[in-house]
Amino acid sequence: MNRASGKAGAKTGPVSALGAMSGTSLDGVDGAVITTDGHEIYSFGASDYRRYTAAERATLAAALGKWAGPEVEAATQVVDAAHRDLLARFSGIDLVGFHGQTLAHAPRTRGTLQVGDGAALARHLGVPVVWDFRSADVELGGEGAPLAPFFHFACARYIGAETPVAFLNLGGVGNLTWVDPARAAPQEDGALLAFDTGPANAPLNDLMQARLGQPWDEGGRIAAQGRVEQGALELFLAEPYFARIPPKSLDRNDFSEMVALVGELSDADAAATLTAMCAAGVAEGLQHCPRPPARVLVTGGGRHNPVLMRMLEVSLDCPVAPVEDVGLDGDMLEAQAFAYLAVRVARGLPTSCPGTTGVRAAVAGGTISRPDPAHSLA
Ligand SMILES: Nc1ncnc2c1ncn2[C@@H]1O[C@H](COP(=O)(O)OP(=O)(O)OP(=O)(O)O)[C@@H](O)[C@H]1O
Ligand SMILES: CC(=O)N[C@H]1[C@@H]2OC[C@@H](O2)[C@@H](O)[C@@H]1O[C@H](C)C(=O)O
Repeated sequence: MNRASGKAGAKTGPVSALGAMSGTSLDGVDGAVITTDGHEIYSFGASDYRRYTAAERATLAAALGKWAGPEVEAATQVVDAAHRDLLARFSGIDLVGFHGQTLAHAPRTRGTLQVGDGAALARHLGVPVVWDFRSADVELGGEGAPLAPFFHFACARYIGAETPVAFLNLGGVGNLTWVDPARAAPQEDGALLAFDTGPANAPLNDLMQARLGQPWDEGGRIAAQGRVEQGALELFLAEPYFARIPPKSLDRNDFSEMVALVGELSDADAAATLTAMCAAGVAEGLQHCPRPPARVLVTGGGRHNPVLMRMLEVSLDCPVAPVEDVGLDGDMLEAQAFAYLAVRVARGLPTSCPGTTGVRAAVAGGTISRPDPAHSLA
């Protein structure tokens, strides 16, 4: 692997960065452009999406939880090909932030694995690529996740928030960032608290796939017809994860046994119960925040599920709204986050801190690969 590592660039002005994220839902790759100097968001640019085919999704799913071997190699090829395909559609880009696909995440024991070859992508695109965002954080004792919080801090400033707000991402896994926008910088003590809230859509998607052969509960239509099984919900909430003080993070399949817990229920009751588990995990998580946020701004695919949104409204003590209410794009926020983080890495700015991942000290994660040694950084 040819990793030409770069030093922090001397440049300070805004650049055009393209971020790419392949999330735990395994549905596809999001790509989005932002203009930023690594501190402020100047503007949001083009975005696009490359769906995984059913065969590609199966290859990725077969590699989940694995750290090496033929399944991981096959998954890497799928991820690389999808990114080459998607990212070649963009032009005028100074820098790429390439998250890759998480296959396994056990930060306290084995580390964290995001596959995809950033060095090859840099050569292919002719643009510097920042990748392997999570390893440095884990090496310094952090969870390696979530990493979007530093971007959420910039978003809170961008939307003009003056009091604490929370960003809630509902993908395969849920993660929440509590932001105090009055602090001078994201790494300042008390500016951020972040953690994974619990499973979001992953168990529900697995249930839908296994029982009905569909990838998710479109519009929450199945769950809307069901009743929440309180016993299963209580067993779920008894999981020690919820009492653990954040920061804390999860692997996609850490709560996959929840599908078995609702195994005896009808499709509708099982879907309603798994949806309620997602909302209940968020409600538990909010108890850990320093003070209630003015509102919870929801991003990620879960905000398209009205049953889940309604359950959140009922179980949280503060207003809940999709990020579109403040002019952000909830389908692209994670891709934008890795564009933003790439610029921070290129400029030697931290991307995580004790409040976001539990890392011992603020750290700039990420490897920088240039298309050729002479290529200058953004
Ligand atoms: N119209 C919809 N109705 C119900 N659920 C939906 C809808 N659209 C998306 N979802 C849910 O959102 C999921 C995709 O969310 P998203 O793209 O945010 O996940 P991800 O980025 O892959 O995951 P993560 O943030 O955990 O890495 C789908 O798998 C599905 O469960
Ligand atoms: C290890 C890993 O890939 N974690 C993802 C996953 O998906 C959601 C949640 O779990 C979050 O911790 C993280 O992604 C987002 C983008 C993050 O790092 O902020």
